[in-house]
Amino acid sequence: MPKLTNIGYLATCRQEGRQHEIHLIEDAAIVWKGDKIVWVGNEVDLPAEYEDEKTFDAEQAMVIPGLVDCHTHLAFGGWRPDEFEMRLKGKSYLEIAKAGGGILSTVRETREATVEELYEKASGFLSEMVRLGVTAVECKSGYGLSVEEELKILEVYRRLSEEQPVHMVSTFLGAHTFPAEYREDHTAYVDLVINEMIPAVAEAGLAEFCDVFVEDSAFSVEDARRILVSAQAAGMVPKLHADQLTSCGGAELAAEMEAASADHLEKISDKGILAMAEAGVVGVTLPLASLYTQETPLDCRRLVDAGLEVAVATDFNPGSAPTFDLPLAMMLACNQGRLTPLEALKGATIYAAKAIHRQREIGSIEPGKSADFALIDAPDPNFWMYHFRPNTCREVFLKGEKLNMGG
Ligand SMILES: N=CN[C@@H](CCC(=O)O)C(=O)O
Ligand SMILES: [Zn+2]
Repeated sequence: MPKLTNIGYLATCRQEGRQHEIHLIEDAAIVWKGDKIVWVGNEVDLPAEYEDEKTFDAEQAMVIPGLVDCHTHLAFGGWRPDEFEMRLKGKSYLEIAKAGGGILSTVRETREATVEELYEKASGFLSEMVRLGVTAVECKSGYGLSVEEELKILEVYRRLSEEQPVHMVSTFLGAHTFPAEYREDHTAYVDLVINEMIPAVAEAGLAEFCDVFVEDSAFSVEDARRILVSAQAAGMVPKLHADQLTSCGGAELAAEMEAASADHLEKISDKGILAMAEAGVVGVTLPLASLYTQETPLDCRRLVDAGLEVAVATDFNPGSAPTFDLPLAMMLACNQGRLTPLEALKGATIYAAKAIHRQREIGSIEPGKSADFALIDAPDPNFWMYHFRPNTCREVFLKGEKLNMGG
């Protein structure tokens, strides 16, 4: 049974309490067996039975649970650096999308990519994410927008989850936008999602969640309700991209559908906040997306003060958030979203795990959980976020194995 000792600051991030309560243990040790944690506490209390076991020395590092990125669009063809420059010159995200760019441009390149190409590219991202301390990733489809192409992306995720160590959760996002071939007939596309895509995804067991982009320029609340009701009937759990560009009832729908999470929320109304708080829906903030689209960031304080659990994620995608740096998203959630560093940490661990229904397995350091932790070169979360550096992660343990961080 290996153990990690000489931990200066251990943020266990257990679920209990409010967002800032990370359940700190100083001078701590962790013991695990196989891939599961068996003991956590003050090193002075370490039971004698564990004393002679193999020891890893944390050298006084801060230890946190492996970070959970609960919102990414991990597999895609191409990139869109031209749009980045266009936005900086004054074109909006929506104007670019209306002119055939945006999501549809990535759909064209993703359709052209082979499964092998998508697999290699996404696998490369995962290896780099792990080096930042990320040990679990949610991955959405949504750049295929036909039965065959959506299945292709979800198959890539299935292979990745079988062949590499990061915990992965897949989400079907066929309702990301309307593909060019259905530009004139949106109802027919919604019917295709309901009658063909959802049954095919469910039958192949390729996704646990179903997400819809609810927006004036994408799917209406009525479309989203129809899609999510049939996804639920097929065994998938609802999620939503909600209130990103306009306040259009997405948060209220998330509450009505008892979604696992509603994500973005930059334009959420007070009514939406109340509804989500009452229904216990996790709010996911995606500060990299508002940064890269030059939109006003979500004021997370409004949500936390109303009693919502706020998770922090990257939204990694080639358009609105072309970086997978979760600690950077956490720092922005502090500086722009007004979370404190302790709140951002709970948001990127146990609350993020809850947003993907994995709070029983990952997201905190306690007995029974997966032995996933990151050693951070900072004395505490506040200093980590304050003196922000490109990568402060010294070591990562994933499913009990120490990862090779070299190269
Ligand atoms: N808002 C919709 N979907 C993505 C953007 C995807 C893209 O631009 O390719 C998001 O979450 O930001
Ligand atoms: Zn997204």
